[in-house]
Amino acid sequence: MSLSVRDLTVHYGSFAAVKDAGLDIADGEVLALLGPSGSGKSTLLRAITGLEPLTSGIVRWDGDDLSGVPVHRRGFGLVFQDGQLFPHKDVASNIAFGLRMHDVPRAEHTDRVRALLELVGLSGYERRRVTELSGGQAQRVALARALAPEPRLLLLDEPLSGLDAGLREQLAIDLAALLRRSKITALLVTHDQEEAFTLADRVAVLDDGEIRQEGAVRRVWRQPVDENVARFLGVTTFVDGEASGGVVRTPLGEVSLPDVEDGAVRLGLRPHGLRVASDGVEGEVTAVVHRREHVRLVVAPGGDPAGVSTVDAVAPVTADLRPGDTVRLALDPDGVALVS
Ligand SMILES: Nc1ncnc2c1ncn2[C@@H]1O[C@H](COP(=O)(O)OP(=O)(O)OP(=O)(O)O)[C@@H](O)[C@H]1O
Repeated sequence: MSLSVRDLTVHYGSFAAVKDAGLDIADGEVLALLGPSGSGKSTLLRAITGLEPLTSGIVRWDGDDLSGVPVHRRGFGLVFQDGQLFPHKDVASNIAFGLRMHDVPRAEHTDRVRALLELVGLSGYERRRVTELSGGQAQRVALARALAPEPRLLLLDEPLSGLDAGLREQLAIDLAALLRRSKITALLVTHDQEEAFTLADRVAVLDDGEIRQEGAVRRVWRQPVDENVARFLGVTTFVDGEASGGVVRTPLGEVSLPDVEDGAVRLGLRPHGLRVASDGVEGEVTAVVHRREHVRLVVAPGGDPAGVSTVDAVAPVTADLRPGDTVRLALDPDGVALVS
């Protein structure tokens, strides 16, 4: 039970929106397609579903070529950003639509709808009109409808992006638990790294129609293949260093990275890769922004040690810092990536 995509190219006129994409999704695995707006994520997902004609390439399920198989015969479940529920039907009828489309006997509908509503955390909502649901509830119903016929692959295109930030974070956690619990194979499109990392086992990073990197979430996060991927994954400062015995020495201080090989390395620092500390490189605070979990700083290190005039850093929310203050910064391995 696996999806395999090879050399997939999609043109809109003469413009190539997806170029030679290849990916595999194994049984029970969740893969996220991650990339900036316009990078080709939705086009690739739509091409896999059969909604977008391929210019070239092949999509296979369990080795079978799907090119002659229409969308509704592929056994895939789809969830889009705005759910696309039927506004004149209640919750149960929306979910049962998925069952009717796949010839599930009517006598089984009530029990299946009840079980699906329980799965998405909406027990008892059968008779609720969909126009009376919150955005998060509507997306849960859309998910239940897509899951109703037990699809062999679930495809989710920015399923949470219409929701406000707090709800989105919670729903991402719930959805991750649901996908794991039901062991469903899924492909998720998102431009949000946190969402991708919460939900997926593996990620494929797209840029300009090409898959730049593909791999386990942790590996892609810790070892982006190049500076563009690193920047997209939140790296704001690059610094060269020398590794020896699992410790990397850089002009911005040293950091312990146990699996790094000895020799020259290039590090990518996310803002929390540099923290205000009692010891470390000295610099002057030039900007302060309060965030929920920390204070984000821009700091001008004295003497331009890394060949950069300013670096991003973080301080605890309790820190009372202002532009003009002097701070010391230490490297934190949690915010450090190894750029190949
Ligand atoms: N129907 C279409 N006709 C022509 N060009 C299109 C069409 N659909 C998408 N494109 C173009 O193809 C490129 C990829 O679009 P796509 O929607 O796949 O990107 P995306 O990564 O999903 O973006 P977003 O995150 O903004 O949804 C973009 O440059 C877009 O303008």
